[in-house]
Amino acid sequence: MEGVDHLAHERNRSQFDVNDMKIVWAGSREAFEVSDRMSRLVANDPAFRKDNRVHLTRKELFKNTLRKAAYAWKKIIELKLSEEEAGRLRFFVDEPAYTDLHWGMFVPFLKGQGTEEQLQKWLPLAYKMQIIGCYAQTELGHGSNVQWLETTATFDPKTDEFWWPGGLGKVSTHAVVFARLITNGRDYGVHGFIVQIRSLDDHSVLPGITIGDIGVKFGNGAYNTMDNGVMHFDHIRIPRNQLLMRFSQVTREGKYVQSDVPRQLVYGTMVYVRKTIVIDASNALSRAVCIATRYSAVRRQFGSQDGVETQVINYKTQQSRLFPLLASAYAFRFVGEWLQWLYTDVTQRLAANDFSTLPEAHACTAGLKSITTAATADGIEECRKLCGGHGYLCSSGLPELFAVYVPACTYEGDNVVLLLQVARFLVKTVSQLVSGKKPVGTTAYMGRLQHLMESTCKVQKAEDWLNPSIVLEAFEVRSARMSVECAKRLSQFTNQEEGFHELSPSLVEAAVAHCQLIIVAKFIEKLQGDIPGNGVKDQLQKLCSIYALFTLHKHLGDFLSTSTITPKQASLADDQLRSLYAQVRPNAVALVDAFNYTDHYLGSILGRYDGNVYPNLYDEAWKDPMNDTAVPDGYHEYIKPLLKQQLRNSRL
Ligand SMILES: CCCCC/C=C/C(=O)SCCNC(=O)CCNC(=O)[C@H](O)C(C)(C)COP(=O)(O)OP(=O)(O)OC[C@H]1O[C@@H](n2cnc3c(N)ncnc32)[C@H](O)[C@@H]1OP(=O)(O)O
Ligand SMILES: Cc1cc2nc3c(=O)[nH]c(=O)nc-3n(C[C@H](O)[C@H](O)[C@H](O)COP(=O)(O)OP(=O)(O)OC[C@H]3O[C@@H](n4cnc5c(N)ncnc54)[C@H](O)[C@@H]3O)c2cc1C
Repeated sequence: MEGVDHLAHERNRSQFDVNDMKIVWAGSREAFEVSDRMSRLVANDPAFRKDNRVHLTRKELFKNTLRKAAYAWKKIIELKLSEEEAGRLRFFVDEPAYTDLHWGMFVPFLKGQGTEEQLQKWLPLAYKMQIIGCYAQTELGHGSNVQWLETTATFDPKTDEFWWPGGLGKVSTHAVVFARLITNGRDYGVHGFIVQIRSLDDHSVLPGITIGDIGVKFGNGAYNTMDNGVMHFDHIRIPRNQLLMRFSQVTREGKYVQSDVPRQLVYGTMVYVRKTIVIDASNALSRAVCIATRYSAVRRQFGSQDGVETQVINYKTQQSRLFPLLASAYAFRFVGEWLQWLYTDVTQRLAANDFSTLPEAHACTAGLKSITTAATADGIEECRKLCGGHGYLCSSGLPELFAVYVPACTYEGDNVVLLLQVARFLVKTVSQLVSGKKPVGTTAYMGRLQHLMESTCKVQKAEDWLNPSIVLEAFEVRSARMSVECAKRLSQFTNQEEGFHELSPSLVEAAVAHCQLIIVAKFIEKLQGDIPGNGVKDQLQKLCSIYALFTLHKHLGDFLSTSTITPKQASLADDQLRSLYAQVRPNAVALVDAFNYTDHYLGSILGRYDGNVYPNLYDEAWKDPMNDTAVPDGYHEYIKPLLKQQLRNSRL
């Protein structure tokens, strides 16, 4: 029945103030207020309708996205929205579009790499969307290996094919282009250039440039709203001052001048985007978990007591699959908040030419991007399975959420390639201990290596696993011992690069262990701070323990093979985990209500706030164009003759 809250009984059971938790999830009361207002603005405007996407052809889909993006821009201007409000509005429109790359990569690259003079020229055009930009780095033959990009930009003292860039295919008028800078016959490696690729008069592609869309991508709707493009340059010419020259210059005479900064600063935008992808992981995972949790509370199957079947959310297997994902969503939220702080700090330091935390920022953004996107992609798929058959319907919102999310494991750096970067960072940290260099930041625990190598886990009863210090030390010991073991095995190779490649699978596992430690540590740190709200901190402590103990359970091989814990202590961790699931159970629906997602944003019949699933599933089915007629197209050509023939055969 419409208007009835079929989940009221669940909401009445919760043991904390959900409105207070909404503030914690949003990060502040102000952030909550902006998000709440923007999500409702989008949800209540039919122009942002998205329930028809799966029925559109690729061209209709793309044009619909252009329409929405233009309408959103008009609303932003009309309502004089702030940068924060505009960002949240675009987030709740929930459609990959060229604007993601314009605002998410093109503008940040200009801001990070341009000189003051270049910013004064290009930023006003970009902010007013008088030009639309994309980020053209990946080529057909090279994406991960940036140093081997083949596009060249040769300085002509007298007077340069890209693949994938989002927004490039049909929309962008300009591109940040990565090319090898060659001047005076010498190759100075990859640099960033701004290149106009289309006319601002009639949008025609400029001479010497070939541009197109790379074709249909994974899944219906999903990322096909985005015009990922292909572009070929054939000896085009751009002015020297379109080399972005904040960190290196080419003089009028063609002389290359590199300021005294690490060459990796040209990768700064990738670090920035990887940081944002971690918060995006918590957004995407929380959305899937919200759908699966509400539906698990609605769905009843087997186990009937006095004629009423059991809610599937009460099955221990359902809880052991769902609640770790709920805990992960919160865990990724808080590590994402910390990563934002780290990024801001490193940016401030760079402004003062302090490059000391650049390696830490690279390792943390690379590693956390890698493990949060992998866990989120797997988690969205698990949420689909948690919803049984109905999870496979597009009206569940889960197939499209999965299809639009999974490329996050690849874009902005393939996850394995990025974990190898973390591994290099860890091996370097361990090797520097010998020379007395004190590890700082997220590797500070390595400074207590002697203790960590000799330490024994203090757990004697299940409740001991609720002690944050015991949990933290277990994760530190596991990570330190895995890194040290890798460093030891590596030292047996005369050729370190060969050893690194040979041992890379184990090095990747050590990198994962280090990054999971960071997530656990930042969740614990969050809870040591002031957490306002009735019952809120208690719930978050439970979720922190669930994240940690589920991660320990999932990587038990590491913890046992490094003798970090004993099998008995592993068994006690499982006992504690089950107890935590039982404690979270009455709060599960309220914990996902705290994400404050509108039904419009969730785009899911199964995840409706009112839990009124079945009537709406049924109604949704009839909306499918397949049901426009009772007799399907093709009956007269292919079914009727078949039936007639069979009938004749049966009378012979
Ligand atoms: C809103 C979301 C939209 C998403 C749309 C998608 C957009 C895209 O996908 S854009 C294209 C993204 N492409 C990538 O992410 C490429 C991934 N590859 C790389 O980042 C690099 O090629 C690399 C890091 C894998 C290797 O870089 P390379 O220059 O070859 O460096 P080395 O491995 O030799 O390391 C040298 C040295 O530099 C340090 N370092 C590497 N990257 C960074 C960085 N970003 N910041 C700071 N430092 C960096 C590295 O740690 C080494 O340090 P030392 O060991 O101390 O020498
Ligand atoms: C949806 C989407 C949007 C994108 N948008 C953009 C964009 O806007 N701009 C842009 O420039 N690019 C964009 N990209 C491209 C993206 O950045 C690259 O695809 C990504 O960086 C991975 O690089 P690759 O494709 O070369 O993968 P590869 O590196 O070729 O990966 C293939 C396999 O090789 C493995 N591998 C590679 N190197 C190593 C190594 N050294 N050791 C061990 N294993 C290795 C990888 O782990 C992977 O399993 C986008 C991609 C997608 C899917």
